[in-house]
Amino acid sequence: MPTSPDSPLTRQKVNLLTRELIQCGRDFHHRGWSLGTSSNYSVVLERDPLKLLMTGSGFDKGQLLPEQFVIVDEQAQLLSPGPLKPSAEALLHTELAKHGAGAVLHTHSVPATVLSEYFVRHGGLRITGYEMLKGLSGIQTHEAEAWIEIYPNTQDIASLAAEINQRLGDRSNPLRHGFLMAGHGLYTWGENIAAARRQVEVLEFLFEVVTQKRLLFGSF
Ligand SMILES: CSC[C@@H](O)[C@@H](O)C(=O)COP(=O)(O)O
Ligand SMILES: [Zn+2]
Repeated sequence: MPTSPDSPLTRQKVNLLTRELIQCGRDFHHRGWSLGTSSNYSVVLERDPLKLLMTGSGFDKGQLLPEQFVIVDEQAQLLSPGPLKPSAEALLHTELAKHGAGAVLHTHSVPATVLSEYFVRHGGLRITGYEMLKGLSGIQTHEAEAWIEIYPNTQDIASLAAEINQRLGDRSNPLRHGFLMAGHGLYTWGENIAAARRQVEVLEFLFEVVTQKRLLFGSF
């Protein structure tokens, strides 16, 4: 279990949050959303200064162990001792946490991969008319429209993090709900792990509905 020597964090808090993220990995693996080493998860441990508990890079998310987590600062620099590297996409987590997310979850489902590959040409995916939309934070009616932005999968995480920072700070039309990386997967977040899990479950449900609709009716 990683702990920072100068941190007032209690081992108990780290243990509890680690267990919750391990359970996310098991559940998401079971659902086919976090197969193999895909996905990464984080939760805010402290706000000031920012400290995140995060999955280390390259581990099987269906079988995470407590010693496969790291603690990073707001620049995604490692605070915990040991040889582990933070997730390759750690800067996306820190950017989202700086804008208020309490937990960030990234998944790699088949529908998210296929839809994001197709809809990246439109810059995003518009979803409306489904009751399940009300499961997303801040949505009260099925008639609401969720716009899930899609970014090319450039592998340049620092540039994407800067773009996400700009979109989250856009006062007139901020990024909401989550975003997709084309041919890659979903990033979403919530005030805590439970809230972020709900976002994953609702969005992954909606992605499946949209792909099934295409298969059955030949249209999105
Ligand atoms: C199948 S690995 C995919 C990775 O490149 C990445 O996208 C991912 O989700 C996991 O990377 P990680 O560095 O383990 O956090
Ligand atoms: Zn990924």
